[in-house]
Amino acid sequence: MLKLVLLRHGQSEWNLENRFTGWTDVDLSEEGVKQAKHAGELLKKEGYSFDIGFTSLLKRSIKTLHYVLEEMDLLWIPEEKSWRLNERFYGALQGLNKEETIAKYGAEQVHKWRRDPHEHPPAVDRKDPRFPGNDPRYKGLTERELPLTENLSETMERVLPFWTETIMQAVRNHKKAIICAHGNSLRALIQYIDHLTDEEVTMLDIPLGIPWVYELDEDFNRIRHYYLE
Ligand SMILES: O=C(O)[C@H](O)COP(=O)(O)O
Repeated sequence: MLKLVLLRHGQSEWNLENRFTGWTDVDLSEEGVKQAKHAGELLKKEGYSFDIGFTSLLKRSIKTLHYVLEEMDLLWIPEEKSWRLNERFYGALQGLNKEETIAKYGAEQVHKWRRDPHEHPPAVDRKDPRFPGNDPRYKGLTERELPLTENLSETMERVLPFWTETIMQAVRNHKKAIICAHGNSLRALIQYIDHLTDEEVTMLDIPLGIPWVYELDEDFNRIRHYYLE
């Protein structure tokens, strides 16, 4: 049996302010730091250990992983960061307050932007400071990979190569892995692993900072999954 721990980062400053975040690199809130440390304590208490950590290029996930590993005295293990695990790029919604956006565009439209796997949020243009093309951390990305907006199925498309080529390989080689990422990059991954329909993934919400254990067979089919709380 293969085992994998998925973890959405702890509460960020913009989760706290209820703002669309996407690729904006906001820090953890005080509560987020507590959640991350607690996740680490829990994993340690339950006897977990890791050989490798995977995370995004965004500090709320990187720091969550580090707080977890620090609690477990595992800060020394290798970690691999990839833009492919970043949060969904929320386009021109990034920075807006979610309640105010509902007041302006209506709950139905905002729900579609947030949860319909095929709906694109309004795009940014290349001159917008939110466009990631001028950020040095994304300098290796092709023009096509640099998003102006992204729906969940596009998020899945860019998460999957990292899953199949990197994470699955590590797990197959019996590396105990933790993936610390984001609400929507993890939803995309779960839709793929669990063969969820679009309707099912619409209902899936992943809580902040709570380790989610996946037990898989050798062909990466889910045997069972559960949260550690
Ligand atoms: O990017 C964001 O705003 C959040 O991390 C995820 O938001 P959502 O639950 O609205 O998709």
